[in-house]
Amino acid sequence: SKRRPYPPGPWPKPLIANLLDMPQKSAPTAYLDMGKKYNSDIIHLEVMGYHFVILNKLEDAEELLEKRAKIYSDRPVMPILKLMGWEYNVAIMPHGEEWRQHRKVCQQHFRAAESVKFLPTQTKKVRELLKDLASTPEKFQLHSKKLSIAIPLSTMYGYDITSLDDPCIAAAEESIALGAEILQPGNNFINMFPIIGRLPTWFPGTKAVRKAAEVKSIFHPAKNLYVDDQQTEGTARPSFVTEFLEKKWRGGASEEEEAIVENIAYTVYGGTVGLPLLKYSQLMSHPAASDTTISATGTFFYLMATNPDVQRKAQAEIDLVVGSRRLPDIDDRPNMPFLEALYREVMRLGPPLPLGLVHMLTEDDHYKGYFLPKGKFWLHNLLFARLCEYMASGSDCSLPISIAYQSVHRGMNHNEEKYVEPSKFRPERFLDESGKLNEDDRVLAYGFGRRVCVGKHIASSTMWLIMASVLACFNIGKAKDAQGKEIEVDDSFEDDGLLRHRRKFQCSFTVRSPEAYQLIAQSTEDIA
Ligand code: HEM
Repeated sequence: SKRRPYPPGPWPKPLIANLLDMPQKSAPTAYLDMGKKYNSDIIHLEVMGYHFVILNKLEDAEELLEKRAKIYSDRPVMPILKLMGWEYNVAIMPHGEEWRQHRKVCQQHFRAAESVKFLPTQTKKVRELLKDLASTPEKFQLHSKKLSIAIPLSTMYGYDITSLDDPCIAAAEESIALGAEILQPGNNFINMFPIIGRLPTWFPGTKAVRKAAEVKSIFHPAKNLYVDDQQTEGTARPSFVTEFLEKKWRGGASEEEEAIVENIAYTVYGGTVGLPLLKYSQLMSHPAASDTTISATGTFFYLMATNPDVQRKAQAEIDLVVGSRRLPDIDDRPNMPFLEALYREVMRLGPPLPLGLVHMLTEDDHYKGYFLPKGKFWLHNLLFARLCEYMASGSDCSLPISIAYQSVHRGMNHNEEKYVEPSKFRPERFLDESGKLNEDDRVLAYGFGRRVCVGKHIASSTMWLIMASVLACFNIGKAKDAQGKEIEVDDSFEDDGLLRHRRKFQCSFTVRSPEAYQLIAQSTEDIA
């Protein structure tokens, strides 16, 4: 009690504390409403000794997650992940030396100046998307999924997929499905009793250990992915892994370095950064790879189909800068302020991870007169597991983690003092009166501080290329039914507590002109 007060929040009930106050769905909005109710931008909830600190305001996230990043950059640890071989994921590594080494290599390759080496591959894959959209426009969601998996596989391993039936995708999906099953609360007790992980696998009660080993064995073939073979045959395309292997053969590299490169490549390909942290049941419905890109592309398509005026304005800018004889490329980006504003607005309205990923505190802290407890995440108690099962029996189960959490979507991106009518889609809010971009250039969807998305430059150029290329070639509109009547676009979201994406919806993609047809047909020829 000496340490209190915690930030305000719902009054804890005996034994279960705030268990029933945890939002079951639309968490970002629910947390913002809680903020209004308790008249505070910082909210605190507690379940069985696990504390949640919700940050609804940018200023607080900047102070805590950035200025005090030294103690706010940890992630929760779950022993089961190690047995499954999922500890490779940079996004869930604890804030320590191992993470630092991985992050350093990520930054060397993914920072703005370096990540340009991936642009030819990104451009080629986006142009393949154009071909797919022209041939089967009604399958636009599948095409977007294929693109979002193809880019990381190609940039990381130099491996090209031709369809979603590719064995690599199947292997990753299988491991995620099996992993998600093990991670369901109640399906393993290793997080509560880590000693189980050390028992022989014939020992009763070690089923999850056996399954975890199965997951691990699926991962490895996928991890080393064809690169060695291709390299030997001299057919490998330039990529993050092949570049490293060449360096290794020329000058040698330590086993640690090799492991780091392997882990990073697989994190990027696995894409679902931090996937096991919050919610497990929905993972099976996601592809293994870049869910974030799939989510952002879905938001973009939806907003274009429902806002034809904005679409025409962006197309007018593209036509003016690029003309009709070539497709846009990344060098056009600085010359298109409206399209840049459109990108910022898409990411503001539809951040794929609206709550970001959890940041854990490594030391107790005080802020604005509140006590913020350091993190612990150890499912050590049977009663707690039962409560999780109880929560899972509803539609949702979020595992309580002692955290500092950011609520990007509602709280920060919908700040009414900063954004007039924040729920409206208005790219112009990022432009000044003369049509130039204003200074509001921070895309909060990429997170905060030391753990900010390390792939944000690649993600940003991929999104820009998708938006510019698709709008250059297609009009996106409402789909029509058999009677020629427009079908309303479903505007609902699926929000699994971690990732937010559009529910399946219908829209039409019509090639804009005969010139556009020709450009699409030739589009991949001029890229190596
Ligand atoms: C639209 C696409 C993307 C979005 C919205 C996104 C968003 C995020 C967010 C919110 C985080 C957590 C930040 C935090 O903890 O504060 C994150 C972490 C991360 N992202 Fe992304 N991401 C995207 C694409 C990518 C891509 C393409 C890559 C790789 C090239 C990537 C690699 C990573 C990694 C490795 C981390 C973990 C960083 C760490 O914990 O140190 N992301 N991302």
